[in-house]
Amino acid sequence: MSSSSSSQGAASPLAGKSILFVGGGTFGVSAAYHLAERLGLASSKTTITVVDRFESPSPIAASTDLNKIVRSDYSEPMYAKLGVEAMNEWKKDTGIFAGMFQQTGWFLAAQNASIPFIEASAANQAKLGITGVKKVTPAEARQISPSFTGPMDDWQIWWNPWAGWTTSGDALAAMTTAAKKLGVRYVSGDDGWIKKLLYSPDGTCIGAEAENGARHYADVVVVSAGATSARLLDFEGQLQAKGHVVGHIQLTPEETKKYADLKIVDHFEQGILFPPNRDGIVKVATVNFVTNHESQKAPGLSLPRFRQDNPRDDIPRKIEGEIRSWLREFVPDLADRPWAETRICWDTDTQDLHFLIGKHPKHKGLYLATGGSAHGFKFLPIIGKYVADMLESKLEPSLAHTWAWRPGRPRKEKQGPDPHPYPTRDLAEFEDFKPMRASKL
Ligand SMILES: Cc1cc2nc3c(=O)[nH]c(=O)nc-3n(C[C@H](O)[C@H](O)[C@H](O)COP(=O)(O)OP(=O)(O)OC[C@H]3O[C@@H](n4cnc5c(N)ncnc54)[C@H](O)[C@@H]3O)c2cc1C
Repeated sequence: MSSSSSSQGAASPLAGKSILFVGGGTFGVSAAYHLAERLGLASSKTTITVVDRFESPSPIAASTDLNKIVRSDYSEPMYAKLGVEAMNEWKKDTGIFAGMFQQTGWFLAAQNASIPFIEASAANQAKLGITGVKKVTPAEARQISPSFTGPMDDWQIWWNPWAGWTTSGDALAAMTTAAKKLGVRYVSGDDGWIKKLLYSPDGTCIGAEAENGARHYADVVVVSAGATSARLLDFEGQLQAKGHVVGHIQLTPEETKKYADLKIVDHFEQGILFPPNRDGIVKVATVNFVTNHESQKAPGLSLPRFRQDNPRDDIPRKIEGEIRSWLREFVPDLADRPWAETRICWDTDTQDLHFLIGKHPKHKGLYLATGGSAHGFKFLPIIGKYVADMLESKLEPSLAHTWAWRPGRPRKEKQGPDPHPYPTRDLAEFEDFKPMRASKL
């Protein structure tokens, strides 16, 4: 697996074209940056514009967060290899992401259905020559992270010292700044908040129109609007927005020192916990995702529901209770702490959890770079090279096939087990998530 990184200049089929990314999250910004670097905008007379509802890092982006896990543990060799490629970028001492990666190591845990995914992932790490990944008992986990004082009954635990986390919102903003320096235009606010794509009478996509009527015409239009992508285009059931309930706990300076030994804990059936960041904030998220079908845009379609549009929204108390009861299993002293902030963070899943990076089968000029499927962020430094390859029609055939437009293609046996096998619940089940309690935006 490889991407082309050489500068194509005038040789590229994109030379002299106008390229528009609708959405400046992981996929849009990474692609804009790598394309600009590859083509050399001034010399190739190419223009690249990113339009986004918000300035980067957008508060509605899945990418915008305190932190995200960066790892290469995957049951599928393809993502494991891409994970290694991305980690090599995150770990560099110089460049856009210097200093953002914290190699704390992470615990992978499960009690039931996710164990096969973790076992297959650990086996792939060994094949890639990554050493130190091992299964540990709760007592051994406590030696690595003495802050674990809960029982962790029935937990099956693996330890990977190679993985870590990165300051994801900062990283997205830094890559956006780097893209702008290469000549990429970034349009945000009302002019960048896209309500529809524009087509010529023959069905060719020719641009996008903002909520305020501003029009952005382009030869190449890439939908990279994350969870919102399916508002702009009929994806024929390929994308479903899924919400991850997130809470932040603010520690005191003394507690920050006390919990400094915490590692990332990713319990594939319950939740994720991050060590305190430099401001003493511990992030916790559930992995039992929610959907939002109430939009009725299309039967069965889940679209995101952002607090920016529904300022009184809260998080469902039932899910909050589940998070707290999970914390009680390993860090009980944190289980009843008030939230400093809460959020439902929206990403969009494909059925097979592969990304959707390809051209639209019917509309000429229209391309897709979306479908992060709850694991896209770690690839921020590199995924744009693959999007650029796709746009230049030179993406490696196996990747092109895997990431292509593919309505109805389910997750296949050979992909290995689903990391998060439990069914989603719809927000409509949780009457109490609106109106809001006193949680900060
Ligand atoms: C809580 C949570 C935790 C996660 N943890 C991890 C992790 O630890 N590791 C990992 O690798 N991945 C993780 N992911 C997944 C990862 O964040 C996503 O897969 C990835 O960021 C998706 O990138 P994107 O570019 O598709 O979407 P986004 O990052 O959501 O970006 C979409 C962009 O489109 C813009 N936009 C939306 N609508 C419009 C519109 N109408 N007009 C203009 N602009 C618009 C938004 O403002 C935003 O900037 C997590 C996701 C969530 C929600």
